Amino acid sequence: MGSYDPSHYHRDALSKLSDSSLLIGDAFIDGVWQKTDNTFEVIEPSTETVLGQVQSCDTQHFQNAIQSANKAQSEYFKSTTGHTRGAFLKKWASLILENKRDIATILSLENGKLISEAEGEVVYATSFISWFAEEATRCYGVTIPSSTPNTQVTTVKEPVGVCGIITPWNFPAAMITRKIAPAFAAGCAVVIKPPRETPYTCLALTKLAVDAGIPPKIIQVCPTKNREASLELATNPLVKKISFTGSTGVGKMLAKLATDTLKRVSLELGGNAPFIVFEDANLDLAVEGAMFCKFRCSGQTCVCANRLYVQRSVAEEFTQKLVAKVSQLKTGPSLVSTTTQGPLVNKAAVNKVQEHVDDALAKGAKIEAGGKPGAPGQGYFFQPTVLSSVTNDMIVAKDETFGPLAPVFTFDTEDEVIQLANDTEFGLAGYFFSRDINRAMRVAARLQVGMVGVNTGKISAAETPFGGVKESGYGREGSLYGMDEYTYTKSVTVGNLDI
Ligand SMILES: NC(=O)c1ccc[n+]([C@@H]2O[C@H](COP(=O)([O-])OP(=O)(O)OC[C@H]3O[C@@H](n4cnc5c(N)ncnc54)[C@H](O)[C@@H]3O)[C@@H](O)[C@H]2O)c1
Ligand SMILES: O=CCCC(=O)O
Repeated sequence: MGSYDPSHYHRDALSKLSDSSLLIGDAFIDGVWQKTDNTFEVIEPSTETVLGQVQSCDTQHFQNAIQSANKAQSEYFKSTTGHTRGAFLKKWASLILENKRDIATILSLENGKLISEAEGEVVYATSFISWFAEEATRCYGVTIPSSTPNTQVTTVKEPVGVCGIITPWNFPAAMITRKIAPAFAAGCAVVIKPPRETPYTCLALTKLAVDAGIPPKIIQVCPTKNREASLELATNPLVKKISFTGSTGVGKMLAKLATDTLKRVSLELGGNAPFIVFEDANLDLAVEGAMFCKFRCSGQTCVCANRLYVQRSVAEEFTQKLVAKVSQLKTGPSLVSTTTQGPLVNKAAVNKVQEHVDDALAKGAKIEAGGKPGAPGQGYFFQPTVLSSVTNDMIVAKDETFGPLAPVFTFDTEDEVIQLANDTEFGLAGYFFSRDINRAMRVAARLQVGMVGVNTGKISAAETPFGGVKESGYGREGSLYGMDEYTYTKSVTVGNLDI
């Protein structure tokens, strides 16, 4: 893990950008790239070295951005049609794809995900823009048969207004486009607080949005190291909606703050996904699913399998097959083409995996693969790890690890595993593998989650509603429902029509 000179590595990577103007560290407020009085460092997880300095906004910057967005929003909605807004989005999508390699390089450097995965994320992020470009033209109202004679009732969808957007570092592009594409399509303006760890991707996407013709004051970006300042998005009365993706604790805090001005709120929060392998499953398919949904982004996705439950009769065979695949993963810097598992985002993330492994070992678990962090100072690495003999008293049964740790639990009956799977305050995603159609329908119905994967670990797509139940939040992103989060329905009753 990590035998390279970080300064060369950065220089080489950044010199490979075809368009270096995409690497921007300024705030974007009132249609202007701006310096502030403060900066913060962005650290590259593969090397633990400073990638660059980004401007840090204070409360006044957030207020300026919100006021500017508020002034621009109603004009934007009045002067454009759904078709025009869709055309802006299509142009933006095509510019992002033209610059795919550059955006992916920036994303990979600041987040640590493999360059191949980063390219995949850029395509995934763009799919939301293309999807909502089409949805912009189909933001239908309805006609309602009235109970009063000579009366017509219709509905129209109107934009909610200025939206505050706060997103996490694990998908620096897709978590932002999944929110702002439907907002733009609906006719809203946005003020974005990008993640402190990965602001560069958001700033590059913003430049391309403006290049695509999206009115500059409709997108405002306030990077910051000052969390207090970003809370302006949850309290300022001009902000009508807050959309947050991140941890459950921060989501609850934002929802409480937003209550005072009765903002609309969408929350995409933490997960603790069960991944169940029944004895009638195709085990190779199950291993493939586990590899994808456990080790993608080094285990740092909200829909990652967190607890692997395998029926006792196939547990040993499944574990051996999984270990064989995990042992082939090659940990290393994210831009090196032979790497198949990148670093975690920071030291705290490595420590959390270590804590979960230590706790499990102390309570009787066995290491089947990995189990160790990388050398200090040489990148935030942790070996992809498989644990067996895992039991419910261990931290891994309750907490989201958010790292490359696959704990294998065993179970005997369907009822038992459903009870275990649902025994968590979270309810984002759940997966299971079985060849029995009756079981598939039954288990999908009984899992208390917002998204179910049956015989697949891949459940995310622009057309599929994304969101959780229980303390994983509320609201749905992507799909035919995604624009509902950024519109309200106005009814228009026309009476005394004399028809
Ligand atoms: N459900 C989903 O769609 C989804 C997607 C990605 C990540 N997540 C969840 O996000 C978590 C990991 O991301 P994270 O560590 O970036 O989460 P986080 O909650 O720490 O941070 C998310 C965002 O909130 C900001 N933030 C953090 N603390 C804040 C505070 N006190 N005041 C104001 N802003 C604050 C961060 O800077 C970041 O922009 C995991 O729990 C993961 O499951 C959920
Ligand atoms: O981390 C959460 C989002 C990942 C996804 O959209 O699949």
